Amino acid sequence: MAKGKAKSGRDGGQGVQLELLSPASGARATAGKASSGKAGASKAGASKAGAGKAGAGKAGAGKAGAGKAGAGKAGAGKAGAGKAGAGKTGAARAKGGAKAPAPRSRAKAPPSDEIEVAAEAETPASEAPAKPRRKATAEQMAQRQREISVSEFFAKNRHLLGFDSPTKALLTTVKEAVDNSLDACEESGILPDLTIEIRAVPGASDRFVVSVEDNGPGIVKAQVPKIFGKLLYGSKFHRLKQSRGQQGIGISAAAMYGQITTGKPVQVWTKTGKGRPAHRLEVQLDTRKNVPVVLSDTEVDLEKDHGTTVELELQADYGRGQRYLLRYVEQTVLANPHLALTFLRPGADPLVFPRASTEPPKEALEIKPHPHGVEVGTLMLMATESKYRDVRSFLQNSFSRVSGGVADEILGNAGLKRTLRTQQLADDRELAEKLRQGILDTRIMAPSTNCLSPIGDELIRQGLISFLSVVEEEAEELPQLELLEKGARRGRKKAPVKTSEEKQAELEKAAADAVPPEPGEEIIKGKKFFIVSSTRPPKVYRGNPFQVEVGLAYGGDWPQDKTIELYRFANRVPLLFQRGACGVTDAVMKTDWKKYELQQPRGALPVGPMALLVHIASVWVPFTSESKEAIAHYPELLAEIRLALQDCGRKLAAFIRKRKAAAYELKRRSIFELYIDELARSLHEITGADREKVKGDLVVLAREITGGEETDEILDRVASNPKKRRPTDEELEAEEER
Ligand SMILES: Nc1ncnc2c1ncn2[C@@H]1O[C@H](COP(=O)(O)OP(=O)(O)OP(=O)(O)O)[C@@H](O)[C@H]1O
Repeated sequence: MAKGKAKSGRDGGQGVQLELLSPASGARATAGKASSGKAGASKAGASKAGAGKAGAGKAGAGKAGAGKAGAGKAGAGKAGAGKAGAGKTGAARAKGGAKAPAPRSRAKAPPSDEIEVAAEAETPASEAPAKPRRKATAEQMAQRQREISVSEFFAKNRHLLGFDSPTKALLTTVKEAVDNSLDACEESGILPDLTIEIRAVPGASDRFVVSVEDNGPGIVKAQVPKIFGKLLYGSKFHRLKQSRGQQGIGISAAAMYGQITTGKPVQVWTKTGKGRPAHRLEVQLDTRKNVPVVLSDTEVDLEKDHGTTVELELQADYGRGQRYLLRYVEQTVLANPHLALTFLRPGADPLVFPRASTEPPKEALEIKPHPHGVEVGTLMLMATESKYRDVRSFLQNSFSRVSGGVADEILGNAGLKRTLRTQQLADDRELAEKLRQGILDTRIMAPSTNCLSPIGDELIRQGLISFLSVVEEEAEELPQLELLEKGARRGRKKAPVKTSEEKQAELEKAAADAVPPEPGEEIIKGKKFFIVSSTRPPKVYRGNPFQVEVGLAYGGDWPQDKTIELYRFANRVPLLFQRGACGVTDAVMKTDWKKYELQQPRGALPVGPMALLVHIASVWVPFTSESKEAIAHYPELLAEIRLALQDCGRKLAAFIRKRKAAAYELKRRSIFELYIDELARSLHEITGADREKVKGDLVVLAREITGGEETDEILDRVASNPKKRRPTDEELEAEEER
């Protein structure tokens, strides 16, 4: 869709943008003003310029006015030569502290954020303060108190939304747009066909254009400005249904980040059906008010019947961010086998992931809240908003799994009358408390699970196989995507000194490699992986249904001494950051993997050649922050994850033990066989017994005491698979000595 689109009006957008920037970005805007000469004019002028910039930080503003060293930094850094005068003056004042105007004289100036900071700057360090400093009065403070718009807040706290570095910003932007496209396609029953494109901006190494094109239902034109130019606006927040997005802040936050860092508006192409007009809009966000501003709206020709393309320019670090992007793309494909994806990257061949399954995911339906999850305040609010006059009908119609009989039981357990009015409940906290207790004392069926769409055992297995194929193809080491762990990873590359346990493990692997695949094993790119998965029945936390799935791949050529790879997913979205803060990681660490034949340092992830996939599907995933990178430590969730892990762990342990036992018996028989000739000869010499008979008897004995038929079976399979021959004794010995 992006092809052949008209691209105009960018300059206009930039002009308007300077007016629209939030205080945080105001630094850039006012810096421009300051360099046009305002700042150098006078102290007041300098202060003003500083204050204008200050949205980014009170300190920056105050310091600029007070002339502390920091002011020079803030002012000169942003404003350039024009501002240097102001900075210098300030600096001179700061040095000659005693000569500086007294705080009182400054107090005559209109109240500003500078009062406290200025007083501090002007008290010479050598003098003990004579009197307590003058503090701001309630009235002065009142003048400064004002509403903060949600966009102002998030412009300053962009890290809360996943925009804390240019590397992460790139990934977050792609992720938000892709999540939306997948959600929209799923909701309208379309098999998604997506193109992600990252383009370098000529002449600016730190700027990139991100474009995500989908074949979804499109967006009604009137909705485009609010979706892309207003934070906290969306279709998913108020409903209970599994979806990737849930907060209504993702794509508008990405657009805001792009606007703040480049001054460019987000561009959206959209078409809602065959024969309908397509539109291209340029949208900006007025961060002071959290309202959208449409810069242009043009009707355009689009070949396809329906879909949306979102394109925005942002400050980003593609060099560092590309491997995260790659990992995100691979894992998204893993968790969404119904997705066809093309990834166009700067300076590299396009990556094309065809659809692995034409089966769309099971449709997740919207449900009502479950009574067991409702809290008193919410109960009262729901009662206030209810159109049902009596509490019995209110319960039946506002909650899931409440029949007439269950409603009666709840009221009975609460000691309330069947005729109780909903309005009474809304007004009386005590009644609400009683009702809530009645709810908790009543056994109510678990919520319906048709609001969930798990990946499913078979698709997890399929997904892991195709994912491992991609991973095995990559020559590079597979790093766990955690920025903070970079150092640790580098360390891992150093040649480790092998312990005797590791040597034993290698020996077992060598023996096991000689054997054709066991049930549950898959050969991927010539390497054997044991793959197993487990799906837990749906459960509920705070009234929200959720379901946990775990998939595990063990083996291959992965090192024995490396921490396992942990892949976390929430509603089919890979979580790439904040692994340490995530409840999933905690659950994995608190599982006793030693029971399942893996090594595990105390309080850490297990060690071994294993990749672990944990997926949580829920109508409301409890993320630790708006950036949706880590899952909160809800005990119900953690318990379910552990149960799924234990289930997979048991299957893994059975596999490893069987493999170990077979390897051990093979080795024993081989050693025994090595001495049979010698033994038969000696026995013949000592007792005169027939040498060949003794040899035959010893072979039978060796067979009996080394696993009998089971070991024979393995040997037979080896014989029928000449490529995978059993290691010779010499090889085993040599291996052991190594
Ligand atoms: N490509 C798209 N096709 C159709 N609708 C879309 C598309 N992108 C966004 N939307 C609509 O815009 C809304 C806002 O999207 P946004 O990413 O801001 O929030 P969200 O997906 O609801 O939640 P979150 O903040 O958790 O990502 C969505 O709820 C959806 O209704």
